[in-house]
Amino acid sequence: MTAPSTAQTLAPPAGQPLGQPPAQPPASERAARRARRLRGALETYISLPLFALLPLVAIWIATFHFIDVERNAALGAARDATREQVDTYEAQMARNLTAIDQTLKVIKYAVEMNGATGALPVLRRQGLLPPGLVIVVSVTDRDGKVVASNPAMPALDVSGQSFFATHRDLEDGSAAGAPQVSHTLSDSARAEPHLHFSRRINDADGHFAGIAMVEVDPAYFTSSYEHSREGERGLLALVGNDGVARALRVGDKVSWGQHIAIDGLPGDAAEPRLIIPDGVPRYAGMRRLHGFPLAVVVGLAHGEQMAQYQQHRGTYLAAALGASLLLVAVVGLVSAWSWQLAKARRRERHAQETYAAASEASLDAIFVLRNVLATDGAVADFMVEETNSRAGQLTGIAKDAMRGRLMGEMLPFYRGNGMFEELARVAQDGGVAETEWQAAAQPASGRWLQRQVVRVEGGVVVTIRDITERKLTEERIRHMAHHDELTGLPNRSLIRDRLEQAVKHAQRHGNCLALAFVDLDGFKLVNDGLGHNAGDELLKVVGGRMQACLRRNDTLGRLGGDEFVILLQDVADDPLALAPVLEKIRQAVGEPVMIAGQAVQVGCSMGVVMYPRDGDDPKTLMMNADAAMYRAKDLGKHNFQFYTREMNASVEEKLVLLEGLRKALEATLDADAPAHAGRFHLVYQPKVDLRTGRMFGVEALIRWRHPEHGLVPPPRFIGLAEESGLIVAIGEWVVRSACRQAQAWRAAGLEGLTVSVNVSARQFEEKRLVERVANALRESGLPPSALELEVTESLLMRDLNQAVERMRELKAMGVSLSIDDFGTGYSSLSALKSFPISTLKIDKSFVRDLADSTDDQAIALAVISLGHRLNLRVIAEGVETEQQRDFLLAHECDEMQGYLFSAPVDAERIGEMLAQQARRDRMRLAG
Ligand SMILES: Nc1nc2c(ncn2[C@@H]2O[C@@H]3COP(=O)(O)O[C@H]4[C@@H](O)[C@H](n5cnc6c(=O)[nH]c(N)nc65)O[C@@H]4COP(=O)(O)O[C@H]3[C@H]2O)c(=O)[nH]1
Repeated sequence: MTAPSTAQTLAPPAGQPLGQPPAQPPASERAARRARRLRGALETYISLPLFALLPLVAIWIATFHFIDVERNAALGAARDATREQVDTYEAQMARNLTAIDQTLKVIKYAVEMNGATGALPVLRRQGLLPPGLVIVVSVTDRDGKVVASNPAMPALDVSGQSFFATHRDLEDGSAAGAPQVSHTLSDSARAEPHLHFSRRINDADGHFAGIAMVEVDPAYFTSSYEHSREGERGLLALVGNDGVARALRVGDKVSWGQHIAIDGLPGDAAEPRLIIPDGVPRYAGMRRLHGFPLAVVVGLAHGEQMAQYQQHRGTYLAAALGASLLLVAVVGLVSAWSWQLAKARRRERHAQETYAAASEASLDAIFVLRNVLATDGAVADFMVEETNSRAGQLTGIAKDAMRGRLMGEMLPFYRGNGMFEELARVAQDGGVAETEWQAAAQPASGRWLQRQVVRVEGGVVVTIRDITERKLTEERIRHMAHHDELTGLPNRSLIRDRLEQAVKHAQRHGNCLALAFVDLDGFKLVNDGLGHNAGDELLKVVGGRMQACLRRNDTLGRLGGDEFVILLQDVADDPLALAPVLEKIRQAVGEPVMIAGQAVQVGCSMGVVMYPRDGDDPKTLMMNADAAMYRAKDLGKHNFQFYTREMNASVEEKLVLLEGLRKALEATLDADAPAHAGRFHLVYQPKVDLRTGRMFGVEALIRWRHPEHGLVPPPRFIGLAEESGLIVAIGEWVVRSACRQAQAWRAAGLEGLTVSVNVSARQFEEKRLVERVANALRESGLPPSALELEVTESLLMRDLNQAVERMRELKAMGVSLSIDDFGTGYSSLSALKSFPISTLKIDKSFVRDLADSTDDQAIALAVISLGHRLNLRVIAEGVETEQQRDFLLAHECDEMQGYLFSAPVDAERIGEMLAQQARRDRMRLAG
C-alpha cells in the first residue's frame, strides 16, 4: 500500500512544470527502493542456492580430502607391501641360490676328489644330492660334454653355452670363481626350459677340467608367488644382471627371457611403472643378489594395490555426489517453492499496488474493514484496515489517521443511522448490500451517497460513491417529467397523480377538495397576434398570478396550451366558501399584462368541481370540471361555474340544439316549411343620440322561437352556430332580413334609419362575406350607408391584416363598421387607427356598474376619449338607468342603446316608435 501508484509514476508530481527533467525522487522513496532491492536479494530462492554452495563445497573438499588421504594410505601400503615382498623374495632367492651354489660346490669338490664320473654316485650315496625331480645336477668334461648327471640324461654338449666359455676362459689356477647362471633355455637333453647354475671344476693342476651344473626349472624361483600377497597381476622375477629375466611370474603364468631394465628400478617402489610391456603399471622393487649375477624384482599391480582405494574413492564420490544431488535437489525444491512463493508475493504485491493505485485514483471512497468480534462471536465493531484519500475527504479524517481505528470510535453516528447493522449483517451473512442516503454529518453533509458493502474474509469492503450529481440529474429529469417546461408548474401527469393522492387523502379523512379547470379567454389572440413568445410570456405571468392566489398546499398545474388546473385541498363542503379565492384568481388573471411594451388582457373561464359531491374519483372530477369550464365559456367567459349535474347532459343537449338550429334555419329560409321546427326572427333595439334623445338606428338581434322551449336567447345558440358553421348561413339570413326590413322602413317614409347587424368571427372570416353583403344590399335596395356591421374587438385581432383588408372592402362598398364590446379586448392604438370604422361600442359590462365602479367609469371615459381622438363616434350599450345615461351624457358619449330607452323589439314596434318620433318632430317643428 505504500508503493507509488501508477498514476503517480505517470504524471509529473504536482508543481513540477512539464518538460523539465524529473526531480530526484524523495529520500523516503529511495530508501523504499533500496529496501525493496535488499528484500529481493534476500529472497530465499536467491539466498538459499548461494548458501547451499557452502555445504556443497565443503562436501567436495572433504570428499577429495578423504580420497587423497586414502590414496596416500593406499600408496604407502603399496610401497610397504612391495618393499616387504622384495625383502621376502630376496631372502628366499638368496636361500635357494645359496643352496644351489652349495650343491655346485659339493659336486665340484666331489669331482675334484673322485673324478667326474665317480663323484655323483658317491654324493648320491651320501645323500648330498638334491632330489632329481626338481634339480638335475651334472658334470661336464673340459670339452663341455656331460659326463655324469643325476638323474641320468641323454648326452649333452654345453660347450657352446656362454657360461661354459666363461668358466673355461678363466685364468687357470684361479680359485673357484663365481657361479654362472645361464639364460633359461631348453636343450637337446631336456625339452623343458630350465636354467643352468654352474661352477668351474679345476684339475689337480688348477687347470680347467669341466664344470659342475645344476639345472633348475625357472618356476622353482617364482613358486613363492602367492595370490593373496601378489594379487592376480603381481610380478615376481629373477633377472640376470644382463637384464634378461630368468624366471618371471605374473599371476599363474611363468615366463622368461623378457628384458627388464633393472638398472632403472629403484630399491623401493616409488611410482608405478611399466616393468614389462603388458600395459600393467606396477609398484616395483629390485634387489641385487649377493654372490650371483642376479637380482630379484617384485612388482605389485597398481590397480590391485589401489583397488580398495579406488573402491573407497568411488564410495566417497558416490556419497558426495549423492549428498550434493540431495542438497541440490532440496535447495532446488526449496528455491522453486520459494520462487513460486516470491512470484505469488510479487503478484500479490503488484495486485496490491495496482489496487492501491486504482483505489487512490478512484472517485469512490473505499474502506477495507476488519471484523471486531465480541466474546459471543458476534460482530461488535469494525476496524479500518485500509482506506483511500477519497475516504479521507468524505470523512474529514486523514487517510493514515484512519488506519487501525475503530469505526465506532471514529464515526460514532454509524451506529445510529443503520450503517453498522448493515455492515454487520453482510459480515455475518454474506451477499452484497447497497444503500443510498443523504449524509447528515460534515464534511459531506447534505450530499447524496451510495454505499456498497461486500463481505471479504474476516471483514467487509465498503465502497462509498458520491451520487449527488446523479441525484440532482434524476431530480431534474423527474421534475421535467412532471412539470411543464414553460411555467415550471406541475404537468398533466403530476396533476393526475396529486389528484389521486388528494382524493385518497380526502377519502381517508372525510375531507372535501375542489378542482378547477381554467381556460384563458383570448389567449389565442395574443398568441396568434403578438407571436408565440408573447403567448409564452403571458402564460408565465398569468401562471404566476394564479399561483400567488393559492395556499401552499394547493396545486396549480398546466394541462397544456392555455389550460390550467387548480387543486384546492381540505376545503369546506360549500361552493360559496370557494367563491372568494376563485374571484381573486379571476381578477388577477384579468389584470392587464405588459408584453413587449404593450398592455394585453385576457380573461379566464373556470369550471369547478368538488369532491365528493361532484364525483368521487379523479376521472369523474376532471371530466366534470371540464364540462363546468365549458359552461363558463358558454356563459360569456371570464367567470367561474360550479358543476351541476345538468352539465353532463350538455353534449347531448348540444346535439339536440344543433339539430333544432338546422331545422330552424331550414324553416326560416323555406316559407313553406312546417312551423313546429321553430323559426328565426329578428328583433331590433333602437340606438339613440344621447344629446337629442332621437332614435337614429337599430341593432338587429336574432331570436329563435323553439317550438318546445320557447324563445331561446342568442348566447345559447350563437356559439353553437359558430362551432357548427351554421352561423354563416344564419348570418346571411340576418343581413338580408335586416336590409330588407330597413328598406321597408324607408319605403314607409321612415328615412334616415341605419340598421346594425352583428357579424361573428366565422362569418367575418368567410371569403364570400363581402359578396353576401353586397347581394343583400342589392336585393333589398338598401343603400350601403344605411347598413352597419358590428364586429367584436377580439374578432379583429385574430388576423389583423385580413380583418383590415376585409373591413376596407366593406368600407369601399359604403357600409359602416363599428367595433362591438369595445374594452373587452386588447386592440392597440396603432391597430385601432388602421381600422376603417366609424363607431366604438362600449361593452355593457362597463356600463352596468358605471354609477358605482370608478374602474368602469375610467374605462368608459378612456373609450370615449379614445374614440373621439380617432374621430369615431362612441356608443354605450346596456344603458338601463338614468344615472348611467347622465354619466355618459356628461362625458360626451355620443350614442346609447339599452333598456332605458327600449329593449329589443319587433320591427313593427320600431315602425311605431319611428312614427311617434316623426310625429314628435313634426310637432316640435310646428310648435
Ligand atoms: N343587460 C342588458 N342587456 C341589454 C340591454 N340592452 C340590450 N341588451 C342586450 O344586449 C345584447 C346586445 O347585443 P350584443 O352585445 O351584440 O350581443 C349579442 C350578439 O353578440 C349576439 N347576437 C344577437 N343577434 C345576433 C345576430 O344576428 N348575429 C350574430 N352574429 N350575433 C348576434 O348575441 C348577443 C346577445 O344578444 P341578445 O341576447 O339579443 O342581447 C342583446 C341585447 O338584448 C340592457 O339595457 N341591459
